[in-house]
Amino acid sequence: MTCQSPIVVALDYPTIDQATAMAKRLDPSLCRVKVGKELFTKAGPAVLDELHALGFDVFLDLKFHDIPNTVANAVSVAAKSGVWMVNVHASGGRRMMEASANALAQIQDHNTLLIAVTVLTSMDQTDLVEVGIDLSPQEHVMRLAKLAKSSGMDGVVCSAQESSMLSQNLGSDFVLVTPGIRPAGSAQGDQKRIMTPAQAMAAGSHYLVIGRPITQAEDPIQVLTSVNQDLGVSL
Ligand SMILES: O=C(O)c1cc(=O)[nH]c(=O)n1[C@@H]1O[C@H](COP(=O)(O)O)[C@@H](O)[C@H]1O
Repeated sequence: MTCQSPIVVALDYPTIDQATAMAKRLDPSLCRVKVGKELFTKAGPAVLDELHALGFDVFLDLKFHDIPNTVANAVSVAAKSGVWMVNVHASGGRRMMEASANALAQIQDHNTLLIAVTVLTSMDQTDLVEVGIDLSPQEHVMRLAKLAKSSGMDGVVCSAQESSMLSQNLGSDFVLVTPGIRPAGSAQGDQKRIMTPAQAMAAGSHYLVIGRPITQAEDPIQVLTSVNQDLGVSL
């Protein structure tokens, strides 16, 4: 069954047991899930198998950034493990992204989405200046997203604050995956460029990555259900 919800819950846990315990409190018809660096480094591919067995589409968020051959091979292995989405850093450049897209194209019947990270949602103008980029976050996101599209990516990870700009300039079918989502009243934490779920969808986001506001809630399924309801997702 295809999940109708745009929500992707970030399972940022240090062990497979904690991650699967949270997944069992969720519901694959109400959300997809994301496995990131902490969990994958500890648990390895077994966690993907467990989450697939529970019925979830899995976003493998390892943000690959290396030479083209290395990243293309890593993306290929990820797709063969059956993940729904995998990502690379757009700042790895055109040749890295093209090699990754070509590697995916060689896998028969794959339907893994290949997404490029633009500017992390934890970064603002000051952070960019420190790494030598004299553009606003919006300008740098635009530049990287155009590069990602012309390098064969299915979409980008960006802040929802950039979604309407990207949707207008790159077309509404270029997939926009937006973390830094904060339902009204939840803590901002280390995120800097944030939006509420409803604002993000109105701006043109396709998928909303939400971690702590759901996973650290007393009743995660209640928060998930209520965000879905606010967004008008038929449950
Ligand atoms: O690629 C990502 O998923 C990602 C990109 C980005 O720019 N910002 C960002 O927060 N993320 C991830 O999205 C999740 C956000 O989690 P919360 O801040 O707890 O909602 C974390 O797992 C991050 O690793």
